[in-house]
Amino acid sequence: MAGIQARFRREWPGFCLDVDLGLPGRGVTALFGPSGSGKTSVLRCIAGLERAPQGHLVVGGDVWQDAGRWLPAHQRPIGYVFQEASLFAHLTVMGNLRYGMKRSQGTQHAGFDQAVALLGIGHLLDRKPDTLSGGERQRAGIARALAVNPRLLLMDEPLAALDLQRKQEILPFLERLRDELDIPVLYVSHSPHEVARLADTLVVMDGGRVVASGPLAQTLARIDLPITLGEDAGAVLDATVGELDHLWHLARVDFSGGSLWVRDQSLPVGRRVRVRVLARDVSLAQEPGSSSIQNVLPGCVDAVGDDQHPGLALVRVRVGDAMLLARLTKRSAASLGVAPGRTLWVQMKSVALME
Ligand SMILES: Nc1ncnc2c1ncn2[C@@H]1O[C@H](COP(=O)(O)OP(=O)(O)OP(=O)(O)O)[C@@H](O)[C@H]1O
Repeated sequence: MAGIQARFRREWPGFCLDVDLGLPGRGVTALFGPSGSGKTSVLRCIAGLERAPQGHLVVGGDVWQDAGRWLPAHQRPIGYVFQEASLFAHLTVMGNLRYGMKRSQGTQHAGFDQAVALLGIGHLLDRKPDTLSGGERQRAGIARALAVNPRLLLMDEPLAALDLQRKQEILPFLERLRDELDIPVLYVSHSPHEVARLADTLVVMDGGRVVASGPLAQTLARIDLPITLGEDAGAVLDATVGELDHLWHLARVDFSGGSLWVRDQSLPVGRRVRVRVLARDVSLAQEPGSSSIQNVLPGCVDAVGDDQHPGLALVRVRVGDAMLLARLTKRSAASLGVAPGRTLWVQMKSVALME
């Protein structure tokens, strides 16, 4: 499907939303940024719940808004998922899904079946919402949004109301949506972990504007952003499970820059995974050394930037085709001669497998 072109400018007292986005037609695009940066407002403009004068919105080649056209919200083929599923209490899960489908006046059996399968709720269809856990309710809510066969799925912090365990339960279902749906998903989140795990594309917002936008790994590796991710700054690598060490409960994952050992999570050899390496867990050295750190790879400094504290630097290092970030004190950066082009050893104290 062709992508999304969205241009909106809308002023409220004390706040101006001014965005111009070109987004892919598939996969998860995360809208990330501090509270009040305008993420929900972008979703509302796309849904037609907010009207930005002179806005422009094209989804999959169809014009939903421009100078001469305004498609009302109820005619936009979207699914919208909020923090709380807000299912009708008097209807079963099946009844809730059918209600949404009736309202969209279509014959979408394929949408219904796919939604039920993707969210794994076949066994819950006869249950009433008050008999479901928070995570099951949210899965039913997402299935209801998908059952109408939308062209676009909007999700506004869908995990924010769930506790950590429920979040962990539901994340694999969201990964399935990302990998199997043919429509784009716009996903608002405050959580760097969720973004790193789920997103293909990242849009960073601040003060009503887009400050960065692009493929996830590339955008996370930017060191020039006015708002950095602070303690959560780090890189994401695409890798494949290459070997399991049953004795030590470790798994070797391979990426373009080499191999890393991570805690085994019972994933089979050959499985594609994402690996997250936080900048605070990466250090640089002239020699590979003899420390307890197992993951040490040669890299080449690509760029050096300021971090949030004047004593700290954020260093981007190329390892194979991948970019890693390292947080160092400026003093140690100076003593190592850290500068673009310098080759050094990249030591990773902790590496997290995200699937
Ligand atoms: N209808 C409205 N009337 C007045 N101000 C509004 C309206 N809608 C949005 N705003 C303003 O837009 C700003 C951005 O709000 P928005 O909900 O889009 O931010 P957000 O990034 O989604 O925040 P959060 O992460 O806290 O949900 C708010 O601070 C608010 O002042």
